[in-house]
Amino acid sequence: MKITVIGAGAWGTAMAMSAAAHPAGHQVCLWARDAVQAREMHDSRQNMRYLPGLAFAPGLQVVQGDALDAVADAELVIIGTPMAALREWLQRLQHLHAPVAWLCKGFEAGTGLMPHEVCAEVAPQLRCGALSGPSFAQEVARSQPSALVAASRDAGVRHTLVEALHSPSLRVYGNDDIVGVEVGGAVKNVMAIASGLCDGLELGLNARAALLTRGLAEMTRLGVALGARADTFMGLSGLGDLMLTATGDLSRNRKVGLLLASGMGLAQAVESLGHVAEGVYSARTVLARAQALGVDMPIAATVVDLLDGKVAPAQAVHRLMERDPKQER
Ligand SMILES: NC(=O)C1=CN([C@@H]2O[C@H](COP(=O)(O)OP(=O)(O)OC[C@H]3O[C@@H](n4cnc5c(N)ncnc54)[C@H](O)[C@@H]3O)[C@@H](O)[C@H]2O)C=CC1
Ligand SMILES: O=C(CO)COP(=O)(O)O
Repeated sequence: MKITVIGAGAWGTAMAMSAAAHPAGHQVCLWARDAVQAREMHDSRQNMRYLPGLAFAPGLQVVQGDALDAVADAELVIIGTPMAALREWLQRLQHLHAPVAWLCKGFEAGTGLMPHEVCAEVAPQLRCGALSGPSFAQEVARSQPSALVAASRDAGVRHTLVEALHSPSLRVYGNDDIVGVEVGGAVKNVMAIASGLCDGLELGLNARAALLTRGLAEMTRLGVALGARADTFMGLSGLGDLMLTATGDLSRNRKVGLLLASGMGLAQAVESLGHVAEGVYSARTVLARAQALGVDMPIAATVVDLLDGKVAPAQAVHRLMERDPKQER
C-alpha cells in the first residue's frame, strides 16, 4: 500500500517508521514542511530532531515540496500535525478519494470542535477517521509492543487503517465511536497535566489514583453528554491513554504539570518541551463544551485556572479537596 504521512514531528515520524517496517512492505512517504529538516532526515535516515538514533526502514522516503504531489497516488493519508494545523490540512486534502486519518488529540482552540467535527465543517465528503490510544512515539518507533484504536463511522476506513498498520508489534483495533475516542484523547491530556502537578507536589500515590479515577469519571460524563458510548472510556483511548499519559514520564502534558509544580511559569514550561503539549491548548475548550452541556468537570476547571495563573499549584489541590462530599458517580 502507498501511504503518505503529513508532518514529521515525533508522532508522524513514528507512525511512518512503523508503517514502513510493516511485513506487507508498504511504500511510505513522510512529508516535512521544513526543507532543512527534510534534507537532514533524507541524508541521515533518522529524525534527529524528534527521534534521534532510531533508523528508518528502507521503505520510508522523506519528501518535501508540494504536499498535494505527495498525496496524489496515496492509498492512505495520515495527518501527523498538532490539532492547530488540522483544519488547514483537511481543507487542502478535501478532494482526496483515499481515506485520511489524523493523529492529533485535542479540541480545536477557539471553536471547541472535535477533530471529526472540524472535518465535517471543511471536508464533509472526505472518508476519514482518527488514530488514537496509548502510544508514546519513541516506543512505537522502536517497534515496542503497542495498541491503537482506529476510529471512524465508515467501516471501509477502519478496515484500511487496520490493514495498513496492524503488525506484529502494533495491534490496531477498530471502533465506530469516534466521539468517544476523540473525547478520550483530548481529556486525558488535561488530566495528565493535573497528574504531573499532583506528583510534582509529592502528594502521594493515593492522591494520584483518586485524581485519575475522578478524571476518568469527568471524561466519561463529557463524552456521554456529547453522544459517546460509556464503554469506549474503558478502552484504549480512554482509560488506556489516561493511564499511560498521566503516569508515564515520556508524556509532555505530564511534564507541564511537573514543571508548574516546581514553580516554573507556563510559557517557560511549554518552551522547554520542544514538542506540542495539546492539553495546554485544549483545556479551555474542553471545559467550555462541558459547561455548555451542564457537565461538571472540577479537575479540568482547576487545570484551566492553573494554566490561566488564577490559582497557584498548591491551592489547586486544596480547592479540589475542599469540595462538598458527594455520591460516587
Ligand atoms: N508524540 C506522541 O507520543 C504522540 C502524539 N500524539 C499527538 O500527535 C500530534 C502531533 O504530536 P507530535 O508529533 O508529538 O508533536 P511534535 O511537537 O513532536 O511535532 C509537531 C510537528 O508538526 C509540524 N507542524 C506543525 N504545524 C504544521 C503545519 N501547519 N503543517 C505541517 N506540519 C506542521 C511541526 O513542524 C512538527 O514537525 C499531537 O496532537 C499529539 O497530541 C498522539 C499520540 C502520541
Ligand atoms: O498521546 C500520547 C500518548 O498516547 C502522548 O502524550 P503527550 O502528548 O502528553 O506526550
